Amino acid sequence: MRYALALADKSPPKPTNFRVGAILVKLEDWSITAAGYTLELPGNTHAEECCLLKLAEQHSTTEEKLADFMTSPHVLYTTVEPCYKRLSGKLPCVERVMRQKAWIQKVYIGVLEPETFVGPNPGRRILEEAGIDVSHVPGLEDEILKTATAGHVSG
Ligand SMILES: Nc1nc(=O)c(N)c(NC[C@H](O)[C@H](O)[C@H](O)COP(=O)(O)O)[nH]1
Ligand SMILES: [Zn+2]
Repeated sequence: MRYALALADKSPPKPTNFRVGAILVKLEDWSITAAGYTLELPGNTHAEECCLLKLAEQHSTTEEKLADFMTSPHVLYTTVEPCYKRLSGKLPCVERVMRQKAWIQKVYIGVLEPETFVGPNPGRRILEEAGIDVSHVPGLEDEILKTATAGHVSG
C-alpha cells in the first residue's frame, strides 16, 4: 500500500477527482505486474484503470479481452476503493475490476472513498457479491486522504 501511495503522489492535482495509486500484484511471487496512478494515461483515467490499460497494452489486447491473457491470480492494491460511479460518466473501476474477476481475486483498499463527489460508495459490497474479497489495509488513511485531496480547494 505504501508503494501505491507513492504512485498517488505522482498524480497531477485536480479539484474534481482523487489522486489515487494502484498496483496489481501476482500472488505466486508477490511481484508487481502493473502500477498506475490517476491521470497517468490520457483520457481522465483512474489509477486502477491505468493498471489494466497498461497490462492490456503489454499483451497487445484490450481491457475488455485482458482476462483471456491473464492466467495467474492477482490482488489489486488501491489507495482509495474502486469507484462505482464517476461524475465524468466514464465506466467505473468496480465494473472494470469485475470484468477481471477470473484473475483478480482480492482488492486491498487504503481508505473508503470520501463522499465528496458521488456520495456513499457501495463498491465493496458489489465486488464481494461478485466473489472478489475486499480488505481495508489500516494505518495510512491520513496520508492517503491528504494525497487524494491535494487538488481540492482547501477549507
Ligand atoms: N478509486 C479511484 N481511483 C481514481 O483514480 C480516482 N480518481 C477516483 N476518484 C473517484 C471520484 O468519484 C471521481 O474521480 C469523480 O466522480 C470524478 O469522476 P472522473 O474521475 O472525472 O471520472 N477513485
Ligand atoms: Zn475509478
